[in-house]
Formats: sequence, C-alpha cells, structure tokens
Amino acid sequence: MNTEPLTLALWQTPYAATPAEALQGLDDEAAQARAQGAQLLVCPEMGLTGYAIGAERVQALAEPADGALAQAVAGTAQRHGIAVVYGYPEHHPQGKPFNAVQVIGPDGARLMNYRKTHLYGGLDHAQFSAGDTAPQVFEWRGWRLGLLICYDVEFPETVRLLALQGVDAVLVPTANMAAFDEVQNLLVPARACENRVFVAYANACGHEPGMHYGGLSTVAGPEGGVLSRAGRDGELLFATLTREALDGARRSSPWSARRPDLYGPLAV
Ligand SMILES: [NH3+]CCCCC(=O)O
Repeated sequence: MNTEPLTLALWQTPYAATPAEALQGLDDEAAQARAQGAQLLVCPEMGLTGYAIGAERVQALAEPADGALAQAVAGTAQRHGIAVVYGYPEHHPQGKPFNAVQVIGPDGARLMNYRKTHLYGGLDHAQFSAGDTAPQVFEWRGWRLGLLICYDVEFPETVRLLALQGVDAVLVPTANMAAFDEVQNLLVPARACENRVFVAYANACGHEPGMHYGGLSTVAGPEGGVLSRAGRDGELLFATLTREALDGARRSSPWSARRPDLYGPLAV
C-alpha cells in the first residue's frame, strides 16, 4: 500500500462571471497549488459556471463529462501536474442537467464523475436533475477517495456508504451559504470522526444574486480535528493527509465494534 502523504489544496473563490474566466482562474490556482506542493486541487460546487445562475443558463452551459470544459481542465491538470476536482453542469439527455463534479488526473485522465444526489431547496430542483448513482470510491496514488457535493454531506448515510467501501478521504465541492456555518463547524468534523476518514469541504465565497456564500472551507481529520480552515474570503487552503493519522484513528475506535445485525431499519 502506498503510504505517501497526500497534500490537498482547496480553492475557495467567488464565482467568476464566465466559464472562460473561471478556467483562467483555475489554471492560475493550479499552478500556485502545485508550486506549494499540492497533488490535488478541490474547487467549489459548479465552480466553472456559477451556481445560482438560473435553469436556462445551466442548460445552456451543460456539457457531457468529456466535453470542452473537461478538456480545458485536463489541459490545466497536465500543464501543472496536479489532479483537479471541479464542479460543472453535466448534460442530461432527457431533462435538466446534473449538478456534477469530476476528477481529472495530472495525466489528463478522467478518474471519477459524480452527480449530486441530494438536491437542496427550490434552487437546486429548478436547475438540476438528481443523480441516481450512489457515491463510489476510486483509487488514486494509493489513496481511496470519494466525492460528494454540498448538501449530500449533511446526510450521515452518504459518508457512511463511502466508509463502508473503504474510503480514506471524502472530497466535497460545495456552495454553502453564510447562514449554514454549522456544516463547516459541526457536521464536516463529525462526519470525519464518526467514519474515521478525512473530509475536505471546498466552499465558494462572495455573492451571487440572492446568495451569500460563507467560505470557511474546512479539512477535518479522522478523529474530527480541524486540520485546516479558510476565512470568509478567497484563498488557497492546504492540508496534508497521512496514513498514520488514519491508522491511529482507526485503532482507537475500531469498526469491529459496530453492530450491523441491529441496524436493519436504518437500511431503508
Ligand atoms: N447547507 C444547506 C445549503 C446547501 C446548498 C447546496 O446544497 O448547494
């Protein structure tokens, strides 16, 4: 097993006015993140297009997982030698686009695509179709990684599903409003602690029409400690994940103590 640490960078940023501006910003941040030792860069939910942009614009900007947006991100990943986790509207052949995130490796390969399964309020439901595929684990550089998007992480079942698949770190692009700081302050550390995993929550900041994003991007360790937390404004946040931290947390609270024989009702 690869025991090399994994250094993440989380790009906390206001939304750009256009995808072209967002892609340029991503390229600049990827260069900075790599120069400061990060191997993987996590961006906010719908980071390439904006989040509260209305159903028509979401539809107009939606692309397949291997479309022009993915090709541009692959170029950035290869140019700077860094994996990129980014949010975008994914084309749906029969309906509203999906609110999706995709991981592209430093060689430009597409590693995982995930569609937000828990839509939040009127805005999400007006703009997107819910994903119907449960989050899955993928392996990269010997680390077992999983993806969630914003509201997904507020349901304990989603991180537990990934933990039962052996995930080491859950990467969560998000667009959490300033009124919901409890997610960064309470839920993200709790999800990490109760599942003995790392959770990296990369939020937007600034404003969109009718929206104020709270920033406070957070990386929580497998015993619930906050490894790194951003402020309210734009910044590049770093955290290094180690196998020792995972192994130590899992020794101190072994999952062998679980009683799935008693949990039946929770499975519905
Ligand atoms: N914490 C509630 C806000 C969730 C916003 C979103 O899922 O984009």
